[in-house]
Amino acid sequence: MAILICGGAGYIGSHTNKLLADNGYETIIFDNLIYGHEEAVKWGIFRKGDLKNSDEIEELFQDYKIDAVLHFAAYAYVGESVKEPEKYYINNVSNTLNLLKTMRKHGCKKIIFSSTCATYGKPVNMPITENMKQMPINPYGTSKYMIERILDDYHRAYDLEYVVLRYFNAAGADFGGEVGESHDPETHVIPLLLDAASGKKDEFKIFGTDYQTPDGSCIRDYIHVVDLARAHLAALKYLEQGRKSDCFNLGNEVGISIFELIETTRKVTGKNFKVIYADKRVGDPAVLVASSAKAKATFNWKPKYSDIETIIKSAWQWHENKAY
Ligand SMILES: NC(=O)c1ccc[n+]([C@@H]2O[C@H](COP(=O)([O-])OP(=O)(O)OC[C@H]3O[C@@H](n4cnc5c(N)ncnc54)[C@H](O)[C@@H]3O)[C@@H](O)[C@H]2O)c1
Ligand SMILES: O=c1ccn([C@@H]2O[C@H](COP(=O)(O)OP(=O)(O)O[C@H]3O[C@H](CO)[C@@H](O)[C@H](O)[C@H]3O)[C@@H](O)[C@H]2O)c(=O)[nH]1
Repeated sequence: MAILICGGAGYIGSHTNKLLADNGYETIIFDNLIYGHEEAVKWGIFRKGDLKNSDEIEELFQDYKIDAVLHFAAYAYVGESVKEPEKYYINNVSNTLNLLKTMRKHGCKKIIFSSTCATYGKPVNMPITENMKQMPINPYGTSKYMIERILDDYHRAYDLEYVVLRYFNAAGADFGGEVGESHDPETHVIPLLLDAASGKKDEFKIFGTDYQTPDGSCIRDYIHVVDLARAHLAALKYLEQGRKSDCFNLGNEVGISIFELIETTRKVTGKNFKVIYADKRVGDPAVLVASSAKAKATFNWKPKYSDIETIIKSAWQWHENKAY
């Protein structure tokens, strides 16, 4: 029995692949490498392919007995999704349907889906709990919300069992330095801060300094990628035990502002760098902080690497020695 990891050559998928392999799972990584890296597939079997091609998914299910699917493959740039919604609905929704259709055909009934706090939109109350209304404010968030709905319909009609994991901001890197974050283009705040600290970039731009927050910058909940991987392992065991299909937030339950990130980055790296006050980025809510109480109670999981200094330190180690 094997676990299929769609998008397993990407950032969060590669860390999860490592943990699953360490725990004795046979993994098959399916990725078109549009944003992933073949060098990141250090465990399991790699099959290059695209979810847009149903025949490639079909071959995969014919070649291997797949017990469960971890589905990370998607486009995930919020700003781009506003400009090119079609691209997002095709890849994130339509191509996911190709996967679900083939799973159904082959009787594969377990899936863990990478969703996001972006499905909540701009919630008024913090921390965000799973029962709050989901009102995404950009096509990326909507595409993920649509798959959440589709999974629930498949569950009711076809007995598909799912765990939806709504991540907050993934950050950090493998402590062994084997995998890490490497996106092109890079839009995520911590790698961009590290680019400024290392001199790869001349400056770091803060998107918005007049938010309704104590220091005026955006507040986010940064969760270590290894803690996300640990939650996937727990969710897989949960599905293997035949437990109820459900949705879970994954965050640290702590809000960190951009100014706090800048200060911690300077401390961890020992480097000073230029900071520019730039305009707000369209579609950025002021504050997003998780309640992960449900995941903690259900999975017997809690973040191990919650300290922001530890998170940035691991990202910095990767940044300075990265292999891809
Ligand atoms: N990074 C975050 O902070 C964050 C937060 C919330 C949710 N998510 C979600 O988690 C998932 C993983 O995020 P990530 O940061 O690791 O992204 P990533 O881009 O590093 O990984 C996604 C992988 O999917 C692959 N892929 C995309 N479309 C594909 C297709 N049609 N066929 C085959 N492979 C395809 C890419 O090549 C890439 O390797 C995404 O679904 C994202 O929406 C990420
Ligand atoms: O150069 C930069 C880049 C970002 N930010 C700010 O940093 C915060 C985090 O931004 P970023 O790292 O781009 O993450 P998000 O836009 O929050 O998106 C990530 O986190 C979401 C969950 O919050 C996921 O859904 C997305 O897939 C993932 O890319 C935001 O307030 C940005 O305004 C800056 O100030 N300057």
